Amino acid sequence: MLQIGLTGGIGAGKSTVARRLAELGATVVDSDKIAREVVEPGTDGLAEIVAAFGGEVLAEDGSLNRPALAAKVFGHDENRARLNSIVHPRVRDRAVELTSKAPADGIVVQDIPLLVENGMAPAFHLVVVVDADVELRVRRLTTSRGMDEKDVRARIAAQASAEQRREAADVWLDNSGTEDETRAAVDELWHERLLPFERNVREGTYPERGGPKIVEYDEEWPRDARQLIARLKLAAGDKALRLDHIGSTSVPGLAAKDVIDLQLTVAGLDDADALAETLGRAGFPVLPAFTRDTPKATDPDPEHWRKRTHSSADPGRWANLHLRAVGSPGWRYALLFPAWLRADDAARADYEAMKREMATRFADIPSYGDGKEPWFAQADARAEAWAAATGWTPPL
Ligand SMILES: CC(C)(COP(=O)(O)OP(=O)(O)OC[C@H]1O[C@@H](n2cnc3c(N)ncnc32)[C@H](O)[C@@H]1O)[C@@H](O)C(=O)NCCC(=O)NCCS
Ligand SMILES: Nc1ncnc2c1ncn2[C@@H]1O[C@H](COP(=O)(O)OP(=O)(O)OP(=O)(O)O)[C@@H](O)[C@H]1O
Repeated sequence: MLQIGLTGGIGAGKSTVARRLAELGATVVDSDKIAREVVEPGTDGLAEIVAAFGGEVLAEDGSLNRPALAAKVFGHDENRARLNSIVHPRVRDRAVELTSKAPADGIVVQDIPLLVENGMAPAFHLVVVVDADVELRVRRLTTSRGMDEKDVRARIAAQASAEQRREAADVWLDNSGTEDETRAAVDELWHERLLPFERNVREGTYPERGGPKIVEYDEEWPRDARQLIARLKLAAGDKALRLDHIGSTSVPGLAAKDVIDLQLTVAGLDDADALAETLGRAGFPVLPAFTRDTPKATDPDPEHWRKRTHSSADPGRWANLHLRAVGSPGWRYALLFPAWLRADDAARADYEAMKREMATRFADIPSYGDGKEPWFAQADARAEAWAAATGWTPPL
């Protein structure tokens, strides 16, 4: 089952996107709808709200007077926090219940207005943010939905900023154009990314990656890495001693293959094996072919260079995950090498030139990797010399 989090500010177009995803076959779990159900007349949710805010938040028929409560909570942080603490746990419980009923090969889309505000992004395989400019949203809500402008702006002020949502977004859907344009973007997302992602997670497979292609350094790589690290930390729990962004994309300014490499530090490879299935379910199936790093002269025993490798099932974001035992030579080198490249401009330029050359010479990734080995043989000594001169030691 693939779990998608869908969010966006009020009026951004979440419902429009969710409706299309439902038409395409997703199971949509709507938090706004659940938030209404858990405060219906007769519920303990409504009783708690009345205990907290008084009988004036009830309508004559005993149901919740929503505008009256809205007037108390938007623009009043303490009241809103109190209301949230009553409603949100109930919404979460019910969402878990509904999600568990979805088919094993299903794609569940949880439409959660406050996903970013509540720090829920790491719980999903993918977070989709729908966005439109604030003024456009105000215009849409006051015209087509007849909302009061002050109410709309008070709600926007109570929600995350576009920057905060960007930090959590794997997919950014701009809904400032027509609804047809947004629907077309959703259709493409569904067919090109969500369907194959779900199938890969279920079958333990990963997408076709193509050959080695070097691209310019991308300022968004660190954020992509942060998102994946947060997700994997949540999935791996205590067995993950640490998670680091490693490899070329962790070196600012360095051109690289568009791959986020991550290292998950475990106490020993038994822990790595115990995590294999969990990581697969979280979107990183195991890659059985790559179980060892190439030993280096400093420690030629191949047994010391064992690792486990996983790769992302998401066709939209190539990422590899290396599980290595804390203190092992491969673990240390994976942290040392990018640290050295970050610190040494000449080494970075040298490495980049060599990579570009190998990428033109070799059409497949394994040959490209082998082609880089001779360069590494001389680079190891330089990296070690740098470590000795600067007193670098691996973190932990
Ligand atoms: C205050 C209430 C009664 C107002 O009801 P009303 O019918 O006017 O709004 P509705 O619930 O349909 O929400 C519309 C939109 O308002 C925004 N909004 C609602 N609650 C909140 C909140 N606590 N903080 C920030 N924005 C909110 C969201 O963008 C939401 O999509 C209601 O919003 C509520 O109970 N809110 C608390 C629960 C909540 O956080 N719901 C949203 C996600 S679960
Ligand atoms: N691309 C668009 N062009 C014009 N109007 C749009 C577009 N997308 C959405 N709308 C309209 O804007 C309003 C808000 O859209 P929608 O209900 O999808 O937003 P939402 O993010 O679900 O809002 P809420 O946070 O209140 O749940 C609706 O009246 C919708 O019909």
